[in-house]
Amino acid sequence: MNDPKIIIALDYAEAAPALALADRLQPSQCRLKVGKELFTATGPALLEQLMKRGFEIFLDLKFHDIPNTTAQACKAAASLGVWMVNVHALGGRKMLEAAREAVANSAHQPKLIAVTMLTSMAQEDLADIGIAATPAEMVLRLATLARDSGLDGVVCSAQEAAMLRQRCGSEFCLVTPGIRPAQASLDDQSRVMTPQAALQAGSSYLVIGRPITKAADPLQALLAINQEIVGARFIAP
Ligand SMILES: O=c1ccn([C@@H]2O[C@H](COP(=O)(O)O)[C@@H](O)[C@H]2O)c(=O)[nH]1
Repeated sequence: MNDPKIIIALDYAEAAPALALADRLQPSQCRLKVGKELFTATGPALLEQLMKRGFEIFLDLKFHDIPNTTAQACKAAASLGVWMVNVHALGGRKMLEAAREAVANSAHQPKLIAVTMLTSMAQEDLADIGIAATPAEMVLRLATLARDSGLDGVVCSAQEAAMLRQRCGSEFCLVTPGIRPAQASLDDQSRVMTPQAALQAGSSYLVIGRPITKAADPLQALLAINQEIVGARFIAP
């Protein structure tokens, strides 16, 4: 089965532009990510419309709450029929295990992954919140916790992918936002990598938003990135 590597972040304020873009795309070219902005504006109805077009959906709501609340939210998300859902690893072991159990007990079982450290954050942002670890140490600690709690993988930056591929194994799913083609604007991202380098570092899936959605021709931008990554494979360091 075709396993497209790019997940386009549909960060729009309403359904119309998201559906207009989806109508120009094929499910064989990419998966789609619906996050807080679009889901809050449109709700599950939009997910249905995207899935009806054949797309697999990453519902990126990054749940982070007490274990019972997070588990119930994951159960509700799983019932929507999406491909992937996520929580914040900072919620801790009990929360991660509760989320894992909720998804495992659902009729439809999406992949469940945990956000480690947001790709917009750098070393100084950790210092601001009283964390002395480096980004790599922080990400490794949270990814190990997520793996030990039975999750399918993590959200991390591609800069940590090679380390996590070695430490967490070949089956652990590494979903990496902060992807920027060479010369593209970084916007608010800090820990970035190019599409090809990210796959070579061990990323499983590349989350890409503005470099595609804000391009003059989003379809051409997607096709160019898909062309760039043809044949790109993990190269062990
Ligand atoms: O650590 C994270 C977790 C999630 N994201 C999300 O990915 C996209 C990235 O969009 P770009 O426009 O390519 O920057 C966005 O929806 C974020 O919410 C992330 O960037 N980093």
